[in-house]
Amino acid sequence: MPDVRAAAPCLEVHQLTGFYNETQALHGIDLTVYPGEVVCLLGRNGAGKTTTLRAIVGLLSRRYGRIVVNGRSTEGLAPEDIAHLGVAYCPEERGIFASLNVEENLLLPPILKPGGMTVDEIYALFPNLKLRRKSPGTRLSGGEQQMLAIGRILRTGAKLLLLDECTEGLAPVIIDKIGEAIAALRQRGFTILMVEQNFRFASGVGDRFYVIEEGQVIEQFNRQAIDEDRPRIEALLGV
Ligand SMILES: Nc1ncnc2c1ncn2[C@@H]1O[C@H](COP(=O)(O)OP(=O)(O)OP(=O)(O)O)[C@@H](O)[C@H]1O
Repeated sequence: MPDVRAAAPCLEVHQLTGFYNETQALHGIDLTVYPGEVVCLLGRNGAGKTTTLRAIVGLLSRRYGRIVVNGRSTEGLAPEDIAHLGVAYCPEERGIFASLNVEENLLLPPILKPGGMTVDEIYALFPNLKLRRKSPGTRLSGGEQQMLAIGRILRTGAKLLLLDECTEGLAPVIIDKIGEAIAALRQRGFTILMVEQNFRFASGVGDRFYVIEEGQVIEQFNRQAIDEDRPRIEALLGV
């Protein structure tokens, strides 16, 4: 594996705190992501993983601390301005428009930077989507919806992808396909920061891992550590 850390980070998060009204959900998150990595946020329900992704893309209005995307601070920026820095978010709820077909959903997000994938390249990555390209969003299986939700952000030109629980509720055979797509995207030079509850899946696709608990990073390790220390890590995650 090339030493990705020789490059400048594409995402730096320093002492990120975040609130929903008066409730504090994030208590000082620190993390760094380098170009070309797949980094996973692990941790129990309610730990603050989704909130961290939402803060990075500007969807959490009460956020404090420092977030730097591709060398630019996101302080005070609106979500659309942060998107222009080259980051895209695929939410857990997927957000597929039921009244639009697959191709219309794919074409919906605006192209924000050059270098995004073409629709044909997205179909090559997810052949199921090509077969279903005229099907309305309502007719898609959960797996097809997830592929569409990921495929849709690949056109935008963003190279840093934030994926939230992209295997949730999917059959093992579909999870394998998502894993293959993530490996292919990494190969193409995308960087991925993903929230994942399925540790078995995460440990197969991730390069580095952060464990979040009560809005803080309590542990970080790389894939090699999983091979060497799996019992301790599984105990830590309660899996
Ligand atoms: N819209 C909201 N309003 C108020 N509190 C929220 C909201 N969304 C999340 N929270 C709270 O913020 C904390 C962090 O939630 P978050 O969704 O980030 O956790 P998570 O680690 O992603 O867990 P999960 O896997 O359950 O999504 C939790 O205590 C949660 O109850």
